[in-house]
Amino acid sequence: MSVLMFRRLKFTCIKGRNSFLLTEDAVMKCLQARFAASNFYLSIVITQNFYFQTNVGPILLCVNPYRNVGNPLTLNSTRGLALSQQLNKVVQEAVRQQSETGYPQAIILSGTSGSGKSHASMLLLRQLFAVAGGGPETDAFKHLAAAFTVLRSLGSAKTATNSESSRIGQFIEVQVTDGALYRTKIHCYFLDQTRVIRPLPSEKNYHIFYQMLAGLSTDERAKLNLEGYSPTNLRYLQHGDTRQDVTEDASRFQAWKTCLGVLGIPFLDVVRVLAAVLLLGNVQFIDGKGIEVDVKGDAELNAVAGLLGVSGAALFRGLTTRTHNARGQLVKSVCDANMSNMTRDCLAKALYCRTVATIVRRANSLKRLGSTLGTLSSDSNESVHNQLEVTSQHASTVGGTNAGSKSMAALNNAVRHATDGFIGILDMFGFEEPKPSQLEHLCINLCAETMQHFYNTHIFKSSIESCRDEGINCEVEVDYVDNVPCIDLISSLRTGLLSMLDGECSIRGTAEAYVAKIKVHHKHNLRLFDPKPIEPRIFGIQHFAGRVVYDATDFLDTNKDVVPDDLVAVFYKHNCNFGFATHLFGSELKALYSVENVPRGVSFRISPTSHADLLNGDEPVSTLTQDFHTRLDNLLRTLVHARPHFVRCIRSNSQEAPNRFDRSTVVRQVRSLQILETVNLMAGGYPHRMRFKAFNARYRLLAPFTRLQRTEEKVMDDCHVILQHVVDLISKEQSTAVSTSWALGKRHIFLSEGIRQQLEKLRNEKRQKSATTIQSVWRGWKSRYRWSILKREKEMHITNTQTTLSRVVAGGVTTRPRPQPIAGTPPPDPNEKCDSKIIQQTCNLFGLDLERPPPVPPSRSYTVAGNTKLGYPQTRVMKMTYPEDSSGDSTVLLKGETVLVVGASHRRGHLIVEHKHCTIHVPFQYLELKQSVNI
Ligand SMILES: Nc1ncnc2c1ncn2[C@@H]1O[C@H](COP(=O)(O)OP(=O)(O)OP(=O)(O)O)[C@@H](O)[C@H]1O
Repeated sequence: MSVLMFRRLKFTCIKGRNSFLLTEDAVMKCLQARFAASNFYLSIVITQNFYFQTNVGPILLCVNPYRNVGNPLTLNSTRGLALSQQLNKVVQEAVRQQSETGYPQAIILSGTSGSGKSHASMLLLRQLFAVAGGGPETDAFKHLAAAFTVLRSLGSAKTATNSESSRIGQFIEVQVTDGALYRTKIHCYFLDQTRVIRPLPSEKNYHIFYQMLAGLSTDERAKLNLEGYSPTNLRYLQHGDTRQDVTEDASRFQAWKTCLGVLGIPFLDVVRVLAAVLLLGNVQFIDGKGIEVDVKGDAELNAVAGLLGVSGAALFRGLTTRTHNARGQLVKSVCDANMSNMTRDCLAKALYCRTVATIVRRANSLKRLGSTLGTLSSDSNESVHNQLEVTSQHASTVGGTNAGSKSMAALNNAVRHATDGFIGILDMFGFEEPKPSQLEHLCINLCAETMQHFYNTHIFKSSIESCRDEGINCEVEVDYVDNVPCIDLISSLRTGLLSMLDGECSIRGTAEAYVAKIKVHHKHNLRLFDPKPIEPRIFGIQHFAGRVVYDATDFLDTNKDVVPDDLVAVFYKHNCNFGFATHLFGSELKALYSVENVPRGVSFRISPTSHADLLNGDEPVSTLTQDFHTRLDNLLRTLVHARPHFVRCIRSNSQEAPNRFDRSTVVRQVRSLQILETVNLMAGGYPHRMRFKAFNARYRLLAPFTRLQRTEEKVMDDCHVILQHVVDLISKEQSTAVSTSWALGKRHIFLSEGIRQQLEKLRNEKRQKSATTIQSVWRGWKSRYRWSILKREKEMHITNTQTTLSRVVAGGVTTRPRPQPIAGTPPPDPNEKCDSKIIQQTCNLFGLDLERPPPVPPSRSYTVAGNTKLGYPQTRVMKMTYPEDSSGDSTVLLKGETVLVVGASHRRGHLIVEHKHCTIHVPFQYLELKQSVNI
């Protein structure tokens, strides 16, 4: 019986007041209704009648309507698409939490292959750039978009369930500091190399490969010696593309070429390697009459050699001979056709994986945002966590002394802290069940299981366990399926399927022996089953999302993932004139040539993930599955330190048909994603918990100020007061059937999703209201203040006018106040020297003579009183005696004397007075107009 055979959950909830029967059917009806209404992004909100509005608290459901099938899914290709409000909300929330708490955030997309994870992740990333990264016109966005275009082209393939399935898992780490994007980094998980280079007849695979030769200019073709080849000749690419596909591919190819340029990666280098990979597919070794194997596709082999910058003979030798170390004696042997063909495939895989890894490293090493820190490392294959461990290991060996390593550790901690504030978007492999499944699919499904376990732990397990630990009695028991047994079966330390596979590889065993051993060892494990008819290399696993049958025929070779040193040595710089090819095997060549005797029967990993994969004796330290497992572990450690935001993706049908809601396909995913259980937990359990202090800090604004004690000791009482007040408020406003329950534990306060949503809603309302009040008070005050000034100015103006008028009427003259100097204008700097040349030029321009000062402007022939011009002569009265300190012989004008003003004096502020046949220059303020004005 399927573990996932579903039950109709009887759902009794909410403080015993109501009881509901929430069935899978209700969930399905809701999803279908919303799908029909084109609501593909759904956030489960628990509502009164329990027709949930698909908003599982902090969890978002996305249903893929397949309206965009075959989209290359790059940041640029999603540019024209409207962003859904719900996805936007996820990003806003992550950015908000990150900037408020500084805590890393992880948006985790999960769902089966084809459910739309990559599509949603591109939309999320675009939105993240819009919110915190300055939008799509920034350099950072353009670089990231270019990296995605290049990587998607190289790392997506048509599978049974998705015509553009991602074969590279991605964790996109966006460093955000103070709400602004700081730098981005892509961590890639590249697994399915076998699929990438295998011929897949009639599948639209690797359009880049297909178009590569067609897209080259005549010059480029000639340079690469490829004139004789057409894409249709290539065995790896024999598939039934339509004309439209080809046209579309051509434009994609051009975009790809441009993007390589944006990343600063030499296009021809990459094309040479990829063309070599393609042509290798047309090389076949067959057993001949002599000792050596024969080649079918001699010309292709030579073309590959030419592309890789090595001689045809050297490449042939590298592919068809092996060196063995027999107790210290080096022995050379000739491979048979089978082994030569395997080595050929190893070379194709190695070239392909290493090129992709180089591109990722290059994309990550760009200092996009003018960072002063630069990038921590360019190794794309390390997880965030591992990265820092690597740094610290390095630091401790370099530091030497204890103190030194301590200070380096402190530095590492500081760096770690500085890089802590990331927002990650995780788009890993979705569950797959191709027939038959290979080792890569076992890894992919282990990854899907691990993500499911992370979700289970975070949503169900931690909530249930913390309730138990703190003595909280929860009325709703959520019955979720724990997938730990399946993860244990695959990856437990000694007896897991992967460990046993490593064991089998180390003793150079066989697939049959391996399958027999696992069947014996896990005889009683219900997760491991024997598919009918029973075959010696076939076994089956009951995964959380379905049963998968695995064929172990290639398990051992795939797991070893090795390439012989005979082949690697071909690319040594003395034998190879193509630097990029030498660079691809750089660390291996360095290790190989550090000792004499090359080749000497050692092997290297085809797709190394770190430099630790170098030699240990004559074999690589790790295997493909060990590596994958370690990296998955590191990824989990990174995620555990982050605040997760879950986006659960569902495909609407399995034929990629637009707008078709296939109930059976959807229901299977609803079960495996445990959506019903999640809704139940959100509705009736306590899925959220907060420390008392944190709760108080966030929500105390909701309770009346005077009722709170605000002390450390009374923090629990305050929580109680706040919640009681909120519950009273809610019940007054509406009679709700939704659970608004909460409970006080020992260290935490436990909240149902209902009360959390209410608390958040009220908090938002309150803050909104407070903001409005603050704004209105401020605006009111400002207006009143301005009004009082305006009023005073108006009154002054009226008074001034009245005074002037009354003075004019009374025959007096008002003086205008002198204009005040403009505040803040600095006085001229006495030391400031003018450039004499500029002065001369300016004088010439205006026709001025520097030697002769300009004439004094003619004095005005009138004075102004009020608005009236008064011409000369004027009869004025002396206000004061002038000059006040007369020496006796000069003419003195006495106060009250009437005098005749004949004009303005050339002396500033003086008038010319004629009195008793004398002309006297009298300051303006000593004179007052007489009532009878001369005009
Ligand atoms: N919301 C959507 N609207 C329109 N089309 C979509 C949507 N989501 C996904 N698609 C389309 O559905 C197809 C599958 O989506 P996608 O490749 O994102 O799935 P996936 O879950 O990432 O699959 P895999 O795990 O195999 O990589 C793509 O062609 C994509 O363009």
